[in-house]
Amino acid sequence: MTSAFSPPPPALGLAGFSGSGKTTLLEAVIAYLAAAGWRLGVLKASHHDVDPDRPGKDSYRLRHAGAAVTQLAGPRRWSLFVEPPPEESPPDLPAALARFAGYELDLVLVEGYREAEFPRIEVHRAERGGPWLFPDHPGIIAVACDEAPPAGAPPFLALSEPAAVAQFIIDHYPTLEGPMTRDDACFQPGPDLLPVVEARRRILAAAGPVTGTEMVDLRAGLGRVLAQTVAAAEPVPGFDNSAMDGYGLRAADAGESLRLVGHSLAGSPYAGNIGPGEAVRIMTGAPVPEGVNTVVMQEHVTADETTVRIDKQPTEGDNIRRAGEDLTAGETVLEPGRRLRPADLGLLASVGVSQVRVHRRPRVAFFSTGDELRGVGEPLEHGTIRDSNRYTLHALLERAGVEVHDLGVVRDDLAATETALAEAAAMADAVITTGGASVGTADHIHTALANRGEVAFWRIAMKPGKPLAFGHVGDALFFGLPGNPVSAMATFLQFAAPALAVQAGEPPAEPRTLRLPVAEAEPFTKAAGRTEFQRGQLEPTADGSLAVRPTGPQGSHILRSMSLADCLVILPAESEGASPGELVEVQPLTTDA
Ligand SMILES: Nc1nc2c(c(=O)[nH]1)N[C@H]1C(S)=C(S)[C@@H](COP(=O)(O)OP(=O)(O)OC[C@H]3O[C@@H](n4cnc5c(N)ncnc54)[C@H](O)[C@@H]3O)O[C@H]1N2
Ligand code: MOO
Repeated sequence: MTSAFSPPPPALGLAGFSGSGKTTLLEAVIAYLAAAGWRLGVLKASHHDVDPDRPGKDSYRLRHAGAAVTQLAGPRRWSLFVEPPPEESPPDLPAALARFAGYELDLVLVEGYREAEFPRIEVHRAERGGPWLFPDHPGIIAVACDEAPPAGAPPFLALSEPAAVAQFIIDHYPTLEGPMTRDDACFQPGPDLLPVVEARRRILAAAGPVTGTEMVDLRAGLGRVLAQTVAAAEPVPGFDNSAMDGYGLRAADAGESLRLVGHSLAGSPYAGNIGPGEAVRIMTGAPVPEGVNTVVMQEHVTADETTVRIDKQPTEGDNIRRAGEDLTAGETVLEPGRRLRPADLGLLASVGVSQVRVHRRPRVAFFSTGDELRGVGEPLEHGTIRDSNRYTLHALLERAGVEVHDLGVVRDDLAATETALAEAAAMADAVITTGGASVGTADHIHTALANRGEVAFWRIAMKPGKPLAFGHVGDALFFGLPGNPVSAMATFLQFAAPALAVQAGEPPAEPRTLRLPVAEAEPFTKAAGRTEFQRGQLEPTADGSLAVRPTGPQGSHILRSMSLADCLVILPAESEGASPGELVEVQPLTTDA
């Protein structure tokens, strides 16, 4: 896959004084470019004696014992620590870039190397001050700043709009291709069918976080997106403590009969020092007294009121949970952009944080369109149907953690549609409709959108969910989802949900997928053409792993098979189905913790 002989990728730098927000900008830009499918490298120059490894880790010990090159090889990630001879001078930019050769990167983003001549974006923050760099640095191709740059500056980008900076980079390297072209290389969808990844790239590039944050109590934090960095004020655990109910002693004394000198309980520590030949009764979570270097669980001990005999030789450090083993004081616990989960709330509590600053929830207004729609309690005349989308969308939005505004059903009427759109856009950060996204629909949906916003009608190379309208109505993002119930859900999950996550403050991301085999005797059938999102069900296999099978008929009007599904199975455009045992891409539908 990689070849050391391929040339190093192009480099683009960020130049600016410390405190100008380079890293924050870079972080967001990387997320946008990665979501657009770019494979990126990052080069960060440091004048410090960098060591990302931590004392106590095996790799750290082995390197410090004298290894010149240490590879840490994990299943998902690997790293190489190289200790050049002390006399070797630090690499210049070309030498540092050469190390990226062979990783098939599209671009390396560089922080540092101020003296080198290469294309850079200047980052300037008014509050930070300092001179503008572009007059003296010919390589600067744009300035990202929060004040108007002086005359003669290269193109101006808003510092607060990383999506625009990412788009500038994309436009600046027209010959680089994202994965859209790579993944779908064998499938040319035609001039008017947009691949799913490209549609999502455009949507994510248009979405940005909503403004406004609030402090919430921990209990109200579930599903909210953190707007601050939380660092541990204190180490966790705060003291060395026992992992077992048993006896604390010195490991070297284990052969003798030991004198029991006291108790250390959780919440009621033993105050004294344990000397040679002594032992202390200790419970799980209790502080380890001075002098104790091992804890033996009580099952391996013969004891009475006064003496203790150890049945099996212990090792120093056994059953002792060290102070700071979970978190050291000052360590970052959670970063901005994190959607809080149950374990996060416990983690925050463990470091004594009772309130956190989170992003305001995005407000999302939605309505269904169509004269044929009736509410669940209404009588059905011939030709009318129940408005099921109203319920699936409401639930999807609740799951997405947004503030939901249900505007009901809007009849096929131009004035009503325009009024509903204007009302929705005035109250919301995003507006979602279902129905009227396709070609044969009543014209006034198109007319209303054209009158009230900037909306493009796309045809996506996916099934279900071919027609999709996307754009802006006022300041709100607009998603016009197809009316068919499963198509509405599928397009919500592929396009609206990732954009709402960005509005909520999360970094842009592709939906998570995994690869699983197709279950015995349960093939997926499909014709070559569009990428299909088929409804699947996970099932345990004989060997204890998981396989996936279809849930039944796949028509875009058949909600029952969606209700049975716990995942979507993504079959690529060119695929003609998948046989039992074949690995397929699976997008899980629910997460519990
Ligand atoms: N000539 C063509 N016809 C259609 C095409 C096409 O490319 N050329 N695309 C088909 C595809 S694919 C889809 S998906 C649908 C999308 O249609 P619209 O988004 O315009 O939606 P409607 O026509 O209003 O409704 C479609 C279908 O869904 C039912 N529906 C609508 N709203 C709801 C709701 N709230 N709850 C439950 N069901 C709803 C509606 O009754 C229709 O049966 O277009 C195809 N046609
Ligand atoms: O793509 Mo439509 O969404 O097949 O039903």
